[in-house]
Amino acid sequence: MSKRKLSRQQRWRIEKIQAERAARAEKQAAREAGSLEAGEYGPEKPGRVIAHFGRTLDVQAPDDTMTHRCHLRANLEGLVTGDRVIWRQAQDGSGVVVARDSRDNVLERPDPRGQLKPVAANIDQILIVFAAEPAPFANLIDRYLVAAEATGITPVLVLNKVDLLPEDGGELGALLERYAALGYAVVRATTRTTHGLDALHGRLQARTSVFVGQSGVGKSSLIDRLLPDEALRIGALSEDSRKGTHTTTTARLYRLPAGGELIDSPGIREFGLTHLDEQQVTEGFVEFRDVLGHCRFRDCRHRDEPGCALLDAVGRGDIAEARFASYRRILDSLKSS
Ligand SMILES: Nc1nc2c(ncn2[C@@H]2O[C@H](COP(=O)(O)OP(=O)(O)OP(=O)(O)O)[C@@H](O)[C@H]2O)c(=O)[nH]1
Ligand SMILES: [Zn+2]
Repeated sequence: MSKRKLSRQQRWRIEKIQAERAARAEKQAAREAGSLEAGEYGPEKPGRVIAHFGRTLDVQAPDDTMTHRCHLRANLEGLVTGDRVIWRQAQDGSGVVVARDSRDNVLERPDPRGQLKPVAANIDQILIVFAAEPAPFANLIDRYLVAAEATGITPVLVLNKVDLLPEDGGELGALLERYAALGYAVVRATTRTTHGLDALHGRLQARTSVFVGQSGVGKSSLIDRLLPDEALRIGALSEDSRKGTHTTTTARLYRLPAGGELIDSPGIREFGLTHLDEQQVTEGFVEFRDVLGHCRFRDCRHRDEPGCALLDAVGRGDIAEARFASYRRILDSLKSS
């Protein structure tokens, strides 16, 4: 048997297999279209993905607290918690998602192989939680802010455990004021008093938020207080996520009884600064923005170049030395990672 003939035969087999596959996919799409046409599904309506598990999703309609387990139409991929979708409800309460609306933004995290994967979408604000105990290391807050700025989602600084601070707010209170002066929204909170979360409730209203921050700053405690009835479900979710590596980023959307929405997952809580480039870091310092572009050299690296507008602004005191030092530290850490 000649080589040529053999390869022709192989080609024929491959084509046959592919044709069979295409036919199967077509059949499934036809079945689905058939049941959509047969009226087994209700009319198209808007919904929000509140959790996802591979090719099944939990969807809620905007005016309804019922959760509908939905599957995806064959051509839809990569939906995440927070996505706005068009779906159709079946008689048994389940449904099919037929389309995804455009996203305002998406939060991404590197997977174990270092590839960026979307985790959640349509978030209004990233609440960066810090506290006196454990104290934030030198430029931790700047790192979080830069990472948040790179997503295009508004960061909010939440100083938790204010019960541990001296009357005048101490060092961390002063730090918070400096960030407020840069234009950042800031909130003080404590889970230890009855009215300790009033300001936070206000900030969460009518928005979709995520909490991030170092271990031990009180994220779980805050969420338990904000979602008293759902505390058990949070526990159940994290138990599930311990079982397999793929589910650790499974995010869930909660409607807060006092108003607003919260998207939470262990993966989101660990959101950090793993995948930024130099330009993103530079642009992540909001007070640099007016100054950037005024350096004498177009390719200025803002190290020791003459006519560097950024260094001049630091010299004049328009940009805080601590923030500039923090900027340099973050750039250095990108190179070594
Ligand atoms: N004094 C004080 N302690 C608090 C407050 N909020 C939380 N804590 C305590 O701080 C510790 C850590 O709280 P967690 O809620 O587990 O912190 P976390 O950020 O969820 O930590 P991870 O789950 O490791 O990410 C617990 O012992 C809480 O009781 C607060 O407002 N004041
Ligand atoms: Zn410069």
